Amino acid sequence: MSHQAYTKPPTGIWDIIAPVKGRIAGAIALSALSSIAGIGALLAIPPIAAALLSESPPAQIWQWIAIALGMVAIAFTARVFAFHVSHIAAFKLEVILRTALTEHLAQVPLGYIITTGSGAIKKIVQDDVKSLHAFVADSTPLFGQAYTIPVLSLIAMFVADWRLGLVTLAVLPVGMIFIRLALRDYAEQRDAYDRANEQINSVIIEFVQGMQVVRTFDDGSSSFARFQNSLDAFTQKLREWNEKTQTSGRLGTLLFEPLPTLLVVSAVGAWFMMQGTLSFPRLLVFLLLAPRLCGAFKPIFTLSYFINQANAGALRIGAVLAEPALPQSEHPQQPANASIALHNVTFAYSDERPALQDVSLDLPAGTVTALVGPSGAGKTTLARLIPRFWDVDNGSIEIDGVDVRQMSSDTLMSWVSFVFQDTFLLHDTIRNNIKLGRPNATDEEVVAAASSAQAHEFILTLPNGYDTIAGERGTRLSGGQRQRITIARAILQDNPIVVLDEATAFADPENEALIQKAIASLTQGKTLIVVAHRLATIMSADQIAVLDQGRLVELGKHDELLANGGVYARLWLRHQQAQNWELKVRSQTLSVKF
Ligand SMILES: Nc1ncnc2c1ncn2[C@@H]1O[C@H](COP(=O)(O)OP(=O)(O)OP(=O)(O)O)[C@@H](O)[C@H]1O
Repeated sequence: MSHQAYTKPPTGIWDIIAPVKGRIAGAIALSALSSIAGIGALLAIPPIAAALLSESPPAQIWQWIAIALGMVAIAFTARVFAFHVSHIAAFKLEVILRTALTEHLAQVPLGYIITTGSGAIKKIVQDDVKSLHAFVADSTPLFGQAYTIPVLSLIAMFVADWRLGLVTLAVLPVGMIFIRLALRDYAEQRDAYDRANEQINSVIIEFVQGMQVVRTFDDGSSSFARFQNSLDAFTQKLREWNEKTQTSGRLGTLLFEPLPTLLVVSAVGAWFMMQGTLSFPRLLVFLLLAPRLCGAFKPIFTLSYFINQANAGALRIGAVLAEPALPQSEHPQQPANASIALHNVTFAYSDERPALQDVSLDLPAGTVTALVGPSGAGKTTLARLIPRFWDVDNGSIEIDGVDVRQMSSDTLMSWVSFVFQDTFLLHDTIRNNIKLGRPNATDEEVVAAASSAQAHEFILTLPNGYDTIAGERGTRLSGGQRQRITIARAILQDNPIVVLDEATAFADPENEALIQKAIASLTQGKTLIVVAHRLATIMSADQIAVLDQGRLVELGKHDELLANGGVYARLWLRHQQAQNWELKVRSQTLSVKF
């Protein structure tokens, strides 16, 4: 937790809005004042009516009219200010939350961001913050009126005529009972509804994402049927819930409409008047206040909905802020050369089996080390531990004898570049995306880096060249093009160590050749550690580290390892069979074509 707005991670909605609680209290107070003045204005009407009905209206009538008008003005002004203050509080909170989140996300291990997923994080930073903004801006003033109006109205009614007060009060519990009935096992029903909803969402995502694969096997009808089934289940759940609650729910809400209360109050009030025990101005108090009283209960129900929604967002934001930051050294050190050493490195993602176990490996400066091994062996994990995506659980990783944990983040980032398969481009110009590697680079340097990365030519064909916004409609870049831009970024960075995750699949051989060329210029003279999938990289590597189930099982050059006849030799054989198979398929495709 870094941001001073919170001394500890917030654990719910009231915690999270604490930095703006003064303003929120102000908005609630202003809204309560507005409600009080509104009721005051209504209470000035019966004496005015009484004066008008009398034979000779007294001069005081003007006083009452002035009081009513004054109250209306106060009510209106206070209400406008209440929302003004709550909107300012909402904007302040939004800034505080976004700053706290981005500052904190810059300090948590990069691995946390990868594991959580940038989509989920974006949803928290954008949507959850927005829902809290909406809650503070639009809902907090309602608290002021939700409690003031019912209490004041009932007091005024009981003062005017306690019998009619009791009658009015009697209508409300009946409404409450119906609403309670409607909301019985609400939590359970809501859970079932949410589950059905989630099921639909995941099926839709699967349906859309898997479309390409699914359509290869059928026309999409079987996966559409899965979507249809989830939709049916969802509709069924909704129908059941609705049937169970609709009668009592409707009766309940009806009783909170002004009309039923007004009807009861008018009937009983008229009877009291005929008996001579109630005056018309006093009845008027009821006729004016009853609709306000009923209307005031509605926000209480909607407020609980908004609170639940905002609370869910607040919990997610709190969870991000509670994620421990990557520890920083108090006395950061600088390495002098780009040699890397792993000493007995053990690392586990969770309490399960470690992804890496007791791995020791030396990577002399300026050499190429290829990481190979079966799927899940720990290659990517090892590559990501060097730029500190996570910290090792045991052992250490050193650059020129300096533990990476003893280097400042800036120093580490100026020593290690990484190019991974899931390339990331900002919603910004291509130029700025490349410049991310070195923000003060000149345009010539950007072009030179793009040229070495084999990206210059295709960038010039884009609508605005280097000023084209990446990812904008009409400028969709292919996977290979995106990767070449991230390679240009790394070339510009010109760091002595490059960690590279080779792409497993290329869309076309031309792209593959270009990317290989780009990588060759990036890695020249550097210490390169590469999660290798290509024959060329593996064969020419200075050393090949073979991982299996998180352990380093073999280490050596290509020929030595082949001669050993171990894991590497088996992998190599399978690799070659796959290559031959690929060649066969390609030539068959060709023969079909011709
Ligand atoms: N973010 C993560 N959270 C939890 N477990 C993970 C995570 N990433 C990888 N793992 C697990 O750690 C182990 C090693 O995975 P890793 O991705 O390093 O293997 P790999 O050799 O690179 O595999 P591949 O060649 O398939 O990419 C696997 O058991 C994997 O399931």
